Parts: sequence; structure tokens; C-alpha cells
Amino acid sequence: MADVKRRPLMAGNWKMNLNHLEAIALVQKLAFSLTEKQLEEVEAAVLPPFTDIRSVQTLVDGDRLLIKYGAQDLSAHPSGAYTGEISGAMLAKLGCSFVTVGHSERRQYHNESDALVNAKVKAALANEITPILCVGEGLDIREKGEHVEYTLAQLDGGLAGLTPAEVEKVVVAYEPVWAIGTGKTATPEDAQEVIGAIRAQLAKTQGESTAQAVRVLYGGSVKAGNVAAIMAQPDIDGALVGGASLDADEFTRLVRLGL
Ligand SMILES: O=C(CO)COP(=O)(O)O
Repeated sequence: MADVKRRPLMAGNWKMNLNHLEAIALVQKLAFSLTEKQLEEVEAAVLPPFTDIRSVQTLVDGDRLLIKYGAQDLSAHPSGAYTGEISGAMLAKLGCSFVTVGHSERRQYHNESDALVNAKVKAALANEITPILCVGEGLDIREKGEHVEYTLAQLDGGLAGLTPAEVEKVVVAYEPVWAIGTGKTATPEDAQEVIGAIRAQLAKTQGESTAQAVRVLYGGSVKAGNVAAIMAQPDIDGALVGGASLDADEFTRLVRLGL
């Protein structure tokens, strides 16, 4: 099944950076720099803070841009008394294509468990938004050599109760915590080791054709300078980019190198 073609995805997780005016400026620059052909070949998405999304929607719709956008989190609940939370339906109404779920910063600072992450994956799918399920180990786990089993347990937890047809709609992002924002990229071989294991686990739990259809991204200190070697690995279908996605020129180069 080596010849299965998965469309590369470059997603920029802005984290808590850039206000709505800065968001408009950045998306305009990206749209100006990337050709229609490039955006057909490589799917490019920005994931701004919630407060920017309406402005990005207006720009993307108004100028019919091919750039996709989404959010960094959503509530597990459909509506109700959950002060401060944002529902999947609200994001769908804003035209969001993607939402990251279970990012390590949310697992760490907001104590998100695999069960909550699983509920959020289901909430995204219920609203026809593609969840980008983030998994990955911390340095202590890596040093113990338990990174593969740890990451696969997060994968199984995040996908619990989904049918293979639903799993096909999910994007998985492997982000080793020790490589996030540290400048320490996993080597392409390190990334492939775990991402290959993710695909093998998907084959075991969901069947081979689902495993071949799911896009799996790498994240952690990805830059234009190291993305090509990462993308050259057989099971890596794109990148979830933090810091480097805040610079239009750098993210443009990354998208162009995403083939
Ligand atoms: O967490 C990340 C993307 O979600 C990675 O962040 P950096 O690219 O800044 O290391």
C-alpha cells in the first residue's frame, strides 16, 4: 500500500499570539505569496486564537482564499453553562475546517485527560470539523525509552469509540513535548519511528485502508530549514508548526516545501 497518496497538510498553531488585526495582515501576506496551485497541492491552515477567527473568516470568504483556518481547542459540550468555553457548533458557524485537540499545552496546563480529549474529538466530528489529535511524550518518558507505547496509549484513548470511517476524518499530530518551542527537533528518524508506529497501530485497530488514509503530522520546532527532511519520511504527511507559523515568509516557505 506504499502508493497511497495523502494530501500534505501544513498547519500553523499560533498559540496565544497575534490579535485580530495582526491575523488579517498575516493571512493576507500568506495569500499573496502562495499560488493557487501550491494551495491545491498542499493544504495550508492557520489556527489563530478564538478572537481572531471571525476576522480571518471575513477575509477568507471575501477574497475567496484557498487558505483554511481553524481553532486551537473546543468544548466537549454542545452548549450550556460552561463559562468561557467555545462549542464546536460555534466554530462550524465560523467556517473552521480544523481544531487541535489535546495539545500538550492543554494536557499540561489544563489537565486534559485522554477521556476529555476523546470527547472533544467527538464534538469536533459531530460538527464536521477535522480534529487534529495531538499526542506525544515528555522528556522523562523518552529517556526511559517508553515513547512509542506512551504515544500509542494517547492515540487509542483519543480515538476510543470511533468507527474506522470516523477515524479516517481525524488528523493525528505527533508532537514530542521536549521538541516544542525548544529548538530541539526530533530527528526525521525519531519522528518516523513514532509516526510509523502510529500508522501500524491504526492498521491494527481500524484496518489497513483506514490506516493508509489518516494523515499524521509531526510537530516540534519545525522550520523551513528542517521540514524537507521530515517530509521525506514515508509516514509523515505534514507539520503542525508553532513559532515558525507566526512569520509569513517562513510559513510560506514551509508550505512550499510541504510536497
Ligand atoms: O506545539 C507546536 C505546534 O502545535 C510546536 O511548536 P513550535 O513549532 O514552536 O516548537
